[in-house]
Amino acid sequence: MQKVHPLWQSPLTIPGGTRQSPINIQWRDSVYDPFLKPLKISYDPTTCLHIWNNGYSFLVEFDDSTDRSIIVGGPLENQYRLKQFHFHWGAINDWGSEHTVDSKFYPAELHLVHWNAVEYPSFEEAVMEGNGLAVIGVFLKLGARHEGLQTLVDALPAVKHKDTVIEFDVFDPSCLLPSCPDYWTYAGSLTTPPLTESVTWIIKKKPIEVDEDQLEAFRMLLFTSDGEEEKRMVDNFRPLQPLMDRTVRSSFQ
Ligand SMILES: Cc1cc(C)[n+](CCc2c[nH]cn2)c(C)c1
Ligand SMILES: [Zn+2]
Repeated sequence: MQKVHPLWQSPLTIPGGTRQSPINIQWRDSVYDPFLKPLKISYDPTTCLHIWNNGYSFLVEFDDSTDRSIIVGGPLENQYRLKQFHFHWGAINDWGSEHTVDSKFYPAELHLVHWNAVEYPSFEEAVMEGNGLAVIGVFLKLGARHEGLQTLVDALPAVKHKDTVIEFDVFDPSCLLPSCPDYWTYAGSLTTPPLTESVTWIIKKKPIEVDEDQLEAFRMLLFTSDGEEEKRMVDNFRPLQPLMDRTVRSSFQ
């Protein structure tokens, strides 16, 4: 019986990979960089399109045909367009995040995926380039109910099975960001195939709070399609990868 979801059976380390993700962020080893700018985020809620269960997470996808939802500043040379956001989570609250801080796991982690539309003609091409993607990572911790997340949670039963989609036409993902501007940043990769080393990671220092029912709603999703033997969508995070010759910079002292 295949316990591990096929996606994580793929090579957990790619041969020759020198900047793989996720990593453990050792707070005391991160280096304050005074030249890091504040990250500027401007999302247009009407660019939201739909929610899709793609069999490894649920993605909220955006219309990225214009520069209406972008991030700029921080460690980034250009502005990057929002393509989608999704989450990684565990079967129980003791683990679930992809990155760790001082070896601590959070119960879940949000990824907001953006691509460099200034230098590349498409998302698919940006995925293959060293400065092609910028992903904002936000940790989720157990606490108060998150009202902004609830509108998303209410739609999840409609995408219970792999390859189901539901229209979701107004949502402002900036409601999922902590108010604290502090972040870490490092050069890394996608954490699922194609595992390309094309991501500038921007990991927010402060988590957002969600409640148990909201985490349980994530865990009710399925990796499997309708009619297949049900496999709960949980533990969809990649194991930690070696830091190798990288420094994690912080925007704060
Ligand atoms: C072409 C492409 C494929 C995939 C699975 N992803 C998501 C990989 C991922 C999820 N969380 C971190 N990396 C991206 C961003 C691009
Ligand atoms: Zn992710």
